[in-house]
Amino acid sequence: MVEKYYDADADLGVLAGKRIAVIGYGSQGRGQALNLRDSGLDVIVGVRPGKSWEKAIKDGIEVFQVADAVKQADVVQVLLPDEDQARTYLEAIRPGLSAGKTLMFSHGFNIHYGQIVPPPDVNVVMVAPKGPGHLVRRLYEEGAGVPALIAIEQDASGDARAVALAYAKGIGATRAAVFETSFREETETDLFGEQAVLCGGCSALIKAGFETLVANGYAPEMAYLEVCHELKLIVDLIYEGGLTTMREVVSNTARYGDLTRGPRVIGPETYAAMQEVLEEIQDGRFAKEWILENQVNRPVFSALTRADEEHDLEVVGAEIRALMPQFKK
Ligand SMILES: NC(=O)C1=CN([C@@H]2O[C@H](COP(=O)(O)OP(=O)(O)OC[C@H]3O[C@@H](n4cnc5c(N)ncnc54)[C@H](OP(=O)(O)O)[C@@H]3O)[C@@H](O)[C@H]2O)C=CC1
Ligand SMILES: CC[C@](O)(C(C)=O)C(=O)O
Ligand SMILES: [Mg+2]
Ligand SMILES: [Mg+2]
Repeated sequence: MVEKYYDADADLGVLAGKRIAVIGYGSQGRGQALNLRDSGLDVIVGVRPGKSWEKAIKDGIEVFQVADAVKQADVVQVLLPDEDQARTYLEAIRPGLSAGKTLMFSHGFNIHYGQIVPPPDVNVVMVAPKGPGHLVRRLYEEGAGVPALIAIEQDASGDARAVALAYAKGIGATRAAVFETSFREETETDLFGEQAVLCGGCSALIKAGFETLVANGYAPEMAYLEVCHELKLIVDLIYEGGLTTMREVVSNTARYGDLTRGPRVIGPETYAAMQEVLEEIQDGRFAKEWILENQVNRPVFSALTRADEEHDLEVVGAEIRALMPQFKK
């Protein structure tokens, strides 16, 4: 059974008198830094001058260049994009690390695939929220928390787990639950989840449903409302009580269609594709492809992103959301 931790298992006092540098102030950086500050911890941000730098100042957080933040910190949480971490680590993080400091990540990509190799005398840990950064912040403000994973890769100081748990408490994760894993397991399951189900699988399923309805002469607006807008409402039910709760709430007609047609849509071919996607993650092929893609300025990433941004689903979706007051910013 996986080890689980809650508020009572974590002591914020472990971080008393310690300075935390959150490197990067994007989705996770902002959410985590603000929660740590509101939990009474000493937190600074390390980032380059630009949009994020200005945002941190506006939020009232002290900001430094990455190297300067690392030098003065006891705990360094690396929340840069995965593809930028190795270069910034060599240039600005590695020089400021010394014995007993804690190097932290929210995703294991660079450690697991050997892009960052820390010195043996620092702690290397992970505190990885299982949710987007803006929810890490929003749920904390509501008195709740996003669950997180912790992992200990190197325990140089002997208290690496206590440091990781205190940090997890600081961002509000122990209010929900914190599960212990390894860098390998987090990296492989996270990549698989986002590729096969959460982002990749879900986007492909929505596009396939939308395109099928439109190709058969139905109005794009009807197709969007059915396969995209309503999806959130159904996923909320699954989030709250699993497939069982969702099936209790939808009509019996929907439930019968779900049970008999769903497995025809996601059949043996999808299982085989998922297995292939997982194996590419496990043997490093996906990591190599993504690292090389970045070295040539991301041509595939840019072309595919543009094509999907121009897809009718996105055009119609934007028009429909503009008609509903709840989507007005
Ligand atoms: N997004 C999420 O919700 C989740 C992310 N993670 C992990 O968290 C980590 C951070 O991801 P995410 O929050 O999405 O990242 P974002 O892209 O949202 O933010 C990255 C931040 O790093 C800054 N940055 C980028 N390059 C540099 C550089 N060379 N020097 C200094 N600062 C730089 C950016 O600033 P600027 O404005 O200057 O570009 C920005 O503040 C990743 O490891 C990711 O896998 C884990 C769980 C969920
Ligand atoms: C699902 C995408 C994610 O893994 C996340 C928000 O957890 C990410 O890398 O952003
Ligand atoms: Mg994830
Ligand atoms: Mg991820």
